[in-house]
Amino acid sequence: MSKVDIISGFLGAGKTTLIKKLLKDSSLKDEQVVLIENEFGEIGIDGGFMRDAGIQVNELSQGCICCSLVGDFEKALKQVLDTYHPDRIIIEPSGVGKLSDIIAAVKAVHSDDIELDAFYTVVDAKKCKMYHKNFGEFFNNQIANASVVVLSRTQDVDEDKLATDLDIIQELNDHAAVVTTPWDEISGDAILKAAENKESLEKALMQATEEHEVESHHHHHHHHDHDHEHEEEHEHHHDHDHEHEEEHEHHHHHHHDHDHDHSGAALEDEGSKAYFDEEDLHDADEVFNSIGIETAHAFTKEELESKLQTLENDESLGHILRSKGIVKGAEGKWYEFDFVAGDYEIRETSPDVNGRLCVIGEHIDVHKIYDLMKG
Ligand SMILES: Nc1nc2c(ncn2[C@@H]2O[C@H](COP(=O)(O)OP(=O)(O)OP(=O)(O)O)[C@@H](O)[C@H]2O)c(=O)[nH]1
Repeated sequence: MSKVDIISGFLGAGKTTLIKKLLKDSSLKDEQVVLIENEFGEIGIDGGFMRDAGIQVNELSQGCICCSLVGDFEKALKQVLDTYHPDRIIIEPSGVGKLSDIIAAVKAVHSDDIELDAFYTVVDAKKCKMYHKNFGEFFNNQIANASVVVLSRTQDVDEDKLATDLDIIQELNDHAAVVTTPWDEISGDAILKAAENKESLEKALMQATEEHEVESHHHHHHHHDHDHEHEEEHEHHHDHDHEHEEEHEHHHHHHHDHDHDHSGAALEDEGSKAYFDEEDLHDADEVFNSIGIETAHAFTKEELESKLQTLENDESLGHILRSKGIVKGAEGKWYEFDFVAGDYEIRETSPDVNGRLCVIGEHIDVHKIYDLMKG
């Protein structure tokens, strides 16, 4: 019997960081764990990091496990069960997957070999209010269907902001346990314990089933109306006003039915290559799109920093929500970087087989982003 946990959360919320913490710093370190990962970007970035930690990683890309990849997902889950008989399977959906649909996809596998254990949703304490306003249903669905909500970066917010976050969470979900302690201050076991509440799991299961049924009826049209306001949340780099006020009604939906071959369009230059989904770009109603870039360029740290600042400040590139990658640095170094809606971090790392990165956002200009990021 394998336990199955789902660890969801919006783009850059801290899903991978939480999984790493649990694998290192809780009883999970003594279990055989397999990770099934579904990244929204075209190029898998996290898989490599996780494999370094000795974990079996099964990456599903080029689609979304809550719709076009449902069949692949079922196959992947069965294959993982047959091949490894692991103690635990952790599913990390893409940041824009709907948790209720992922839960339904796991339930649809109908295997006696699995036991649903917990549905985590990681919520960035700094961005909770802004994402709740801007991305309505994508964000809310993850919270509403969780059996446990784990707030990340709570060390970076004051009490008032934390209280506002808790109000938002509790209004969407009154049964989930909520973890608010900064992760450096608690053990992974304390987080597992908070997730152990079977009653909240049952309520979450019921909720997800209801939502999924309603959703299926509407055939995956994820519309939501809201005014699109961006709070200024970042402490550094700039003070340009990033407010997107929109007079007209804003209809969004994540293009969730991509059954086509996702290899999409490609751009190519000497030493670099880009992948993106051409169809996404033609759909004006699209919310999120992404580009994956492979590049052999050696970046200096300053150069990388300046490019990440441009990603944030140059509005003609679109609204960038997430970027991450691993690239060659000057002088034989390698850098790994993370960009989450304006906050970025660059770390030195060990060499990899190639330099690659992805950029995800709303209505992004992939050609301009390619020119900027390829080096
Ligand atoms: N200080 C701090 N940093 C965090 C915390 N959670 C996440 N981060 C940082 O935020 C960045 C993104 O974290 P990830 O764990 O990669 O987020 P993710 O949800 O897996 O991202 P995607 O899968 O790309 O959507 C990384 O730089 C992390 O180090 C936290 O609680 N505290």
